[in-house]
Amino acid sequence: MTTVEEAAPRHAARDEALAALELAGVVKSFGSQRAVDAISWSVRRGDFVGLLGPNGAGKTTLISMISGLVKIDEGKCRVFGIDTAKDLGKVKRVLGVVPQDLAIYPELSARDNLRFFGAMYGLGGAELKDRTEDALRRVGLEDRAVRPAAGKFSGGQKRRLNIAAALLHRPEILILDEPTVGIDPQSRNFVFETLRELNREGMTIVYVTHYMEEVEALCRTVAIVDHGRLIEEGPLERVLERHGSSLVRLGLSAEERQLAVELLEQHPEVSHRVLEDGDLQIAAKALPDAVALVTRILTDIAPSPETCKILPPSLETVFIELTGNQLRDS
Ligand SMILES: Nc1ncnc2c1ncn2[C@@H]1O[C@H](COP(=O)(O)OP(=O)(O)OP(=O)(O)O)[C@@H](O)[C@H]1O
Repeated sequence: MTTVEEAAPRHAARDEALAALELAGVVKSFGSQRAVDAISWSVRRGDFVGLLGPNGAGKTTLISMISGLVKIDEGKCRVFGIDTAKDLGKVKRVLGVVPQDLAIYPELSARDNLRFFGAMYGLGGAELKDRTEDALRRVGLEDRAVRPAAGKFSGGQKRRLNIAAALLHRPEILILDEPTVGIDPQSRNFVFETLRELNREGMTIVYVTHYMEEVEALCRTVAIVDHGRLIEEGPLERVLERHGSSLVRLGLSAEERQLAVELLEQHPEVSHRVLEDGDLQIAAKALPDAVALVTRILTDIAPSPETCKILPPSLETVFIELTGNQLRDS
Protein backbone atom coordinates (compact mmCIF):
# COMPACT_ATOMS: atom_id res chain seq x y z
CA MET A 1 0.00 0.00 0.00
CA THR A 2 1.30 3.49 -0.81
CA THR A 3 1.67 5.50 2.38
CA VAL A 4 0.60 9.08 2.58
CA GLU A 5 4.20 10.24 3.00
CA GLU A 6 5.34 8.36 -0.08
CA ALA A 7 2.53 9.88 -2.08
CA ALA A 8 2.95 13.45 -0.74
CA PRO A 9 4.07 16.01 -3.32
CA ARG A 10 7.80 16.41 -2.85
CA HIS A 11 7.89 19.91 -4.32
CA ALA A 12 5.66 21.16 -1.49
CA ALA A 13 8.23 20.17 1.11
CA ARG A 14 11.21 21.43 -0.92
CA ASP A 15 10.15 24.95 -1.81
CA GLU A 16 10.17 26.96 1.41
CA ALA A 17 9.09 30.09 -0.44
CA LEU A 18 5.74 28.66 -1.50
CA ALA A 19 2.74 30.19 0.20
CA ALA A 20 0.77 27.62 2.19
CA LEU A 21 -2.43 28.97 0.72
CA GLU A 22 -3.14 31.35 -2.12
CA LEU A 23 -6.56 32.53 -3.25
CA ALA A 24 -6.91 34.76 -6.28
CA GLY A 25 -10.28 36.41 -6.97
CA VAL A 26 -12.27 33.49 -5.58
CA VAL A 27 -16.05 33.74 -6.02
CA LYS A 28 -18.95 31.54 -4.93
CA SER A 29 -22.61 32.39 -5.43
CA PHE A 30 -25.70 30.61 -4.19
CA GLY A 31 -28.48 31.80 -6.49
CA SER A 32 -28.23 35.57 -6.57
CA GLN A 33 -26.22 35.75 -3.34
CA ARG A 34 -22.44 36.05 -3.49
CA ALA A 35 -21.39 34.11 -0.40
CA VAL A 36 -17.72 34.69 -1.29
CA ASP A 37 -17.11 37.80 -3.32
CA ALA A 38 -13.75 37.91 -5.11
CA ILE A 39 -11.45 37.09 -2.23
CA SER A 40 -7.71 37.23 -2.82
CA TRP A 41 -5.68 36.07 0.13
CA SER A 42 -2.36 34.49 0.91
CA VAL A 43 -1.24 32.56 3.99
CA ARG A 44 2.48 32.21 4.71
CA ARG A 45 3.96 28.83 5.41
CA GLY A 46 4.16 28.21 9.18
CA ASP A 47 1.79 31.04 10.07
CA PHE A 48 -1.03 30.84 12.61
CA VAL A 49 -3.88 32.81 11.07
CA GLY A 50 -7.26 33.71 12.50
CA LEU A 51 -10.00 33.96 9.88
CA LEU A 52 -12.54 36.11 11.63
CA GLY A 53 -16.02 37.13 10.62
CA PRO A 54 -19.62 37.18 11.83
CA ASN A 55 -22.10 34.37 11.18
CA GLY A 56 -22.94 34.23 7.49
CA ALA A 57 -19.81 36.16 6.42
CA GLY A 58 -18.74 33.36 4.06
CA LYS A 59 -16.03 31.65 6.15
CA THR A 60 -17.35 28.09 5.83
CA THR A 61 -18.00 28.53 2.12
CA LEU A 62 -14.44 29.78 1.67
CA ILE A 63 -12.84 26.82 3.42
CA SER A 64 -15.19 24.39 1.67
CA MET A 65 -13.79 25.70 -1.61
CA ILE A 66 -10.22 25.28 -0.36
CA SER A 67 -10.90 21.67 0.60
CA GLY A 68 -12.76 20.94 -2.64
CA LEU A 69 -16.17 20.32 -1.05
CA VAL A 70 -17.67 23.30 -2.86
CA LYS A 71 -16.82 24.14 -6.45
CA ILE A 72 -15.22 27.54 -7.11
CA ASP A 73 -17.26 29.68 -9.55
CA GLU A 74 -14.40 32.02 -10.43
CA GLY A 75 -10.80 32.49 -9.39
CA LYS A 76 -8.01 30.17 -8.32
CA CYS A 77 -7.06 28.40 -5.12
CA ARG A 78 -3.64 26.87 -4.50
CA VAL A 79 -2.49 24.91 -1.48
CA PHE A 80 1.32 24.77 -1.35
CA GLY A 81 1.26 25.67 -5.02
CA ILE A 82 -1.15 22.86 -5.97
CA ASP A 83 -4.28 24.02 -7.81
CA THR A 84 -7.37 22.60 -6.07
CA ALA A 85 -9.31 22.55 -9.34
CA LYS A 86 -6.59 20.52 -11.07
CA ASP A 87 -5.23 18.16 -8.44
CA LEU A 88 -7.51 17.84 -5.45
CA GLY A 89 -6.01 14.46 -4.56
CA LYS A 90 -2.59 16.03 -3.96
CA VAL A 91 -4.14 18.93 -2.06
CA LYS A 92 -5.87 16.47 0.29
CA ARG A 93 -2.53 14.91 1.20
CA VAL A 94 -1.14 18.19 2.53
CA LEU A 95 -4.38 19.68 3.88
CA GLY A 96 -6.23 18.76 7.07
CA VAL A 97 -9.70 20.16 7.71
CA VAL A 98 -11.63 20.04 10.95
CA PRO A 99 -15.22 20.73 9.93
CA GLN A 100 -17.76 22.56 12.05
CA ASP A 101 -20.03 19.52 12.05
CA LEU A 102 -18.71 16.49 13.90
CA ALA A 103 -17.62 13.60 11.70
CA ILE A 104 -17.24 10.68 14.09
CA TYR A 105 -18.86 7.27 14.50
CA PRO A 106 -20.73 7.35 17.82
CA GLU A 107 -20.75 3.59 18.38
CA LEU A 108 -16.97 3.23 17.93
CA SER A 109 -14.32 4.00 20.54
CA ALA A 110 -11.99 6.97 20.01
CA ARG A 111 -9.17 4.64 18.95
CA ASP A 112 -11.37 2.71 16.49
CA ASN A 113 -12.68 5.97 15.03
CA LEU A 114 -9.10 7.08 14.38
CA ARG A 115 -8.06 3.72 12.95
CA PHE A 116 -11.00 3.88 10.59
CA PHE A 117 -10.17 7.40 9.39
CA GLY A 118 -6.48 6.53 9.15
CA ALA A 119 -7.26 3.54 6.94
CA MET A 120 -9.23 5.87 4.67
CA TYR A 121 -6.01 7.87 4.22
CA GLY A 122 -4.21 4.71 3.20
CA LEU A 123 -2.43 4.22 6.52
CA GLY A 124 -1.96 0.77 7.99
CA GLY A 125 0.12 -1.46 10.26
CA ALA A 126 2.57 0.06 12.74
CA GLU A 127 2.32 3.48 11.12
CA LEU A 128 -1.44 3.66 11.65
CA LYS A 129 -1.00 2.45 15.24
CA ASP A 130 1.68 5.07 16.02
CA ARG A 131 -0.21 7.90 14.45
CA THR A 132 -3.44 6.93 16.19
CA GLU A 133 -1.72 6.95 19.58
CA ASP A 134 0.07 10.23 18.78
CA ALA A 135 -3.22 11.87 17.74
CA LEU A 136 -4.95 10.63 20.92
CA ARG A 137 -2.11 12.04 23.03
CA ARG A 138 -2.11 15.39 21.28
CA VAL A 139 -5.79 16.01 22.00
CA GLY A 140 -5.62 14.54 25.53
CA LEU A 141 -7.85 11.53 24.94
CA GLU A 142 -5.39 8.70 25.76
CA ASP A 143 -7.40 7.71 28.82
CA ARG A 144 -10.59 7.58 26.78
CA ALA A 145 -9.14 5.61 23.88
CA VAL A 146 -11.28 2.52 24.49
CA ARG A 147 -14.19 3.52 26.68
CA PRO A 148 -16.79 4.94 26.49
CA ALA A 149 -17.92 4.90 22.87
CA ALA A 150 -17.35 8.26 21.17
CA GLY A 151 -21.11 8.93 21.14
CA LYS A 152 -20.98 9.14 24.95
CA PHE A 153 -18.20 11.76 24.96
CA SER A 154 -18.84 15.32 26.11
CA GLY A 155 -19.17 17.94 23.37
CA GLY A 156 -15.58 19.03 23.97
CA GLN A 157 -14.20 15.50 23.82
CA LYS A 158 -16.03 14.89 20.54
CA ARG A 159 -14.49 18.04 19.09
CA ARG A 160 -11.03 16.94 20.25
CA LEU A 161 -11.56 13.58 18.55
CA ASN A 162 -12.62 15.43 15.41
CA ILE A 163 -9.32 17.32 15.50
CA ALA A 164 -7.33 14.11 16.09
CA ALA A 165 -8.92 12.59 12.94
CA ALA A 166 -7.64 15.50 10.84
CA LEU A 167 -4.08 15.00 12.11
CA LEU A 168 -3.59 11.34 11.16
CA HIS A 169 -2.18 12.00 7.70
CA ARG A 170 0.19 14.67 9.13
CA PRO A 171 -1.05 17.57 7.03
CA GLU A 172 1.19 20.57 6.39
CA ILE A 173 -1.72 22.98 6.76
CA LEU A 174 -4.65 22.53 9.13
CA ILE A 175 -7.89 24.48 8.80
CA LEU A 176 -10.31 24.40 11.72
CA ASP A 177 -13.86 25.72 11.40
CA GLU A 178 -15.13 27.10 14.73
CA PRO A 179 -13.51 24.28 16.76
CA THR A 180 -14.52 25.62 20.16
CA VAL A 181 -18.21 26.36 19.67
CA GLY A 182 -20.12 24.98 22.65
CA ILE A 183 -17.22 23.29 24.40
CA ASP A 184 -16.16 23.31 28.04
CA PRO A 185 -13.18 25.45 29.18
CA GLN A 186 -10.94 22.40 29.79
CA SER A 187 -11.43 21.15 26.22
CA ARG A 188 -10.92 24.66 24.89
CA ASN A 189 -7.56 24.86 26.67
CA PHE A 190 -6.59 21.48 25.30
CA VAL A 191 -7.49 22.56 21.79
CA PHE A 192 -5.46 25.76 22.20
CA GLU A 193 -2.40 23.91 23.53
CA THR A 194 -2.63 21.25 20.82
CA LEU A 195 -2.72 23.91 18.11
CA ARG A 196 0.17 25.88 19.62
CA GLU A 197 2.26 22.70 19.74
CA LEU A 198 1.45 21.79 16.13
CA ASN A 199 2.29 25.30 14.97
CA ARG A 200 5.60 25.28 16.88
CA GLU A 201 6.44 22.08 15.00
CA GLY A 202 5.90 23.94 11.72
CA MET A 203 2.30 23.24 10.78
CA THR A 204 0.47 26.16 9.15
CA ILE A 205 -2.82 26.77 10.95
CA VAL A 206 -5.92 28.62 9.79
CA TYR A 207 -8.31 29.08 12.67
CA VAL A 208 -11.82 30.09 11.60
CA THR A 209 -13.92 31.73 14.27
CA HIS A 210 -16.23 34.52 15.22
CA TYR A 211 -14.63 34.79 18.68
CA MET A 212 -12.27 37.76 18.55
CA GLU A 213 -10.67 36.94 21.89
CA GLU A 214 -9.59 33.53 20.55
CA VAL A 215 -7.79 35.17 17.63
CA GLU A 216 -6.13 37.59 20.05
CA ALA A 217 -5.00 34.72 22.26
CA LEU A 218 -3.76 32.35 19.54
CA CYS A 219 -2.95 33.92 16.21
CA ARG A 220 -0.08 35.95 14.77
CA THR A 221 -2.01 37.04 11.71
CA VAL A 222 -5.65 37.94 11.20
CA ALA A 223 -7.93 38.07 8.18
CA ILE A 224 -11.35 39.63 8.60
CA VAL A 225 -14.27 38.73 6.31
CA ASP A 226 -17.67 40.37 6.19
CA HIS A 227 -20.42 39.91 3.61
CA GLY A 228 -18.22 37.60 1.54
CA ARG A 229 -15.33 40.06 1.28
CA LEU A 230 -11.91 40.16 2.85
CA ILE A 231 -11.97 43.57 4.50
CA GLU A 232 -8.63 43.52 6.32
CA GLU A 233 -5.67 41.26 6.85
CA GLY A 234 -2.16 41.33 8.25
CA PRO A 235 -0.13 40.72 11.39
CA LEU A 236 -2.39 41.15 14.41
CA GLU A 237 -0.28 43.98 15.87
CA ARG A 238 -0.28 45.92 12.62
CA VAL A 239 -4.05 45.56 12.18
CA LEU A 240 -4.57 46.79 15.74
CA GLU A 241 -2.24 49.73 15.07
CA ARG A 242 -3.99 50.63 11.81
CA HIS A 243 -7.57 50.48 13.03
CA GLY A 244 -7.48 49.98 16.75
CA SER A 245 -9.12 53.17 17.92
CA SER A 246 -10.48 53.67 21.37
CA LEU A 247 -14.22 53.85 21.15
CA VAL A 248 -16.77 55.47 23.38
CA ARG A 249 -20.44 54.65 22.99
CA LEU A 250 -23.09 56.91 24.42
CA GLY A 251 -26.78 56.17 24.67
CA LEU A 252 -28.46 59.58 24.43
CA SER A 253 -31.90 60.99 23.80
CA ALA A 254 -32.53 62.19 20.23
CA GLU A 255 -32.18 65.81 21.31
CA GLU A 256 -28.96 65.24 23.24
CA ARG A 257 -27.54 63.24 20.34
CA GLN A 258 -28.25 66.08 17.92
CA LEU A 259 -26.41 68.57 20.16
CA ALA A 260 -23.51 66.15 20.67
CA VAL A 261 -23.16 65.58 16.92
CA GLU A 262 -23.04 69.36 16.37
CA LEU A 263 -20.22 69.60 18.90
CA LEU A 264 -18.34 66.63 17.39
CA GLU A 265 -18.56 68.09 13.89
CA GLN A 266 -16.26 70.87 15.06
CA HIS A 267 -13.62 68.32 16.06
CA PRO A 268 -12.18 66.43 13.11
CA GLU A 269 -9.54 64.79 15.35
CA VAL A 270 -12.22 62.34 16.48
CA SER A 271 -14.64 60.54 14.21
CA HIS A 272 -18.22 59.82 15.13
CA ARG A 273 -21.10 57.79 13.84
CA VAL A 274 -24.69 57.15 14.88
CA LEU A 275 -25.12 53.37 15.10
CA GLU A 276 -28.16 51.37 14.03
CA ASP A 277 -29.42 51.15 17.61
CA GLY A 278 -29.20 54.96 17.98
CA ASP A 279 -26.07 54.97 20.14
CA LEU A 280 -23.51 57.63 19.36
CA GLN A 281 -20.04 56.20 18.78
CA ILE A 282 -16.94 58.33 19.15
CA ALA A 283 -13.61 56.99 17.92
CA ALA A 284 -10.16 58.45 18.44
CA LYS A 285 -6.64 57.16 17.95
CA ALA A 286 -5.62 59.05 21.08
CA LEU A 287 -7.87 58.22 24.01
CA PRO A 288 -7.43 61.68 25.66
CA ASP A 289 -9.00 63.34 22.58
CA ALA A 290 -12.10 61.18 22.94
CA VAL A 291 -12.23 61.58 26.71
CA ALA A 292 -12.00 65.40 26.48
CA LEU A 293 -14.97 65.56 24.13
CA VAL A 294 -17.02 62.95 25.95
CA THR A 295 -16.43 64.89 29.19
CA ARG A 296 -17.80 68.03 27.52
CA ILE A 297 -20.82 66.14 26.25
CA LEU A 298 -21.46 64.71 29.69
CA THR A 299 -21.11 68.03 31.50
CA ASP A 300 -22.81 70.39 29.01
CA ILE A 301 -25.29 68.27 27.05
CA ALA A 302 -26.17 64.94 28.66
CA PRO A 303 -25.38 64.71 32.39
CA SER A 304 -27.13 61.36 32.74
CA PRO A 305 -26.78 59.32 29.53
CA GLU A 306 -28.65 56.02 29.23
CA THR A 307 -25.35 54.23 28.64
CA CYS A 308 -21.67 55.16 28.46
CA LYS A 309 -19.24 52.45 27.39
CA ILE A 310 -15.51 52.78 26.75
CA LEU A 311 -13.73 50.17 24.63
CA PRO A 312 -9.91 50.13 24.51
CA PRO A 313 -8.30 49.17 21.16
CA SER A 314 -8.87 45.48 20.38
CA LEU A 315 -10.06 43.35 17.47
CA GLU A 316 -13.56 44.29 18.57
CA THR A 317 -12.89 47.99 17.98
CA VAL A 318 -11.12 47.13 14.71
CA PHE A 319 -14.18 45.26 13.54
CA ILE A 320 -16.55 48.03 14.62
CA GLU A 321 -14.42 50.66 12.91
CA LEU A 322 -14.22 48.67 9.67
CA THR A 323 -17.87 47.64 9.44
CA GLY A 324 -19.80 49.98 11.70
CA ASN A 325 -21.24 46.87 13.34
CA GLN A 326 -20.36 44.76 16.29
CA LEU A 327 -19.45 41.19 15.47
CA ARG A 328 -22.97 39.81 15.33
CA ASP A 329 -24.03 36.90 17.53
CA SER A 330 -20.76 36.83 19.46
N1 LIG B 1 -25.36 25.53 0.22
C1 LIG B 1 -25.83 26.77 0.35
N2 LIG B 1 -26.93 27.16 -0.29
C2 LIG B 1 -27.40 28.42 -0.20
N3 LIG B 1 -26.84 29.39 0.56
C3 LIG B 1 -25.73 29.06 1.24
C4 LIG B 1 -25.17 27.74 1.17
N4 LIG B 1 -24.06 27.72 1.95
C5 LIG B 1 -23.93 28.96 2.47
N5 LIG B 1 -24.94 29.76 2.05
C6 LIG B 1 -25.11 31.19 2.39
O1 LIG B 1 -23.90 31.84 2.14
C7 LIG B 1 -23.62 32.80 3.15
C8 LIG B 1 -22.28 32.49 3.79
O2 LIG B 1 -22.43 31.32 4.58
P1 LIG B 1 -21.23 30.63 5.35
O3 LIG B 1 -21.76 29.41 6.05
O4 LIG B 1 -20.09 30.47 4.43
O5 LIG B 1 -20.88 31.75 6.43
P2 LIG B 1 -20.01 31.63 7.75
O6 LIG B 1 -19.21 32.87 7.83
O7 LIG B 1 -19.28 30.35 7.76
O8 LIG B 1 -21.09 31.62 8.88
P3 LIG B 1 -21.25 30.61 10.12
O9 LIG B 1 -20.23 31.06 11.09
O10 LIG B 1 -22.65 30.89 10.56
O11 LIG B 1 -21.07 29.23 9.60
C9 LIG B 1 -24.78 32.74 4.13
O12 LIG B 1 -25.69 33.76 3.81
C10 LIG B 1 -25.38 31.38 3.89
O13 LIG B 1 -26.76 31.38 4.15
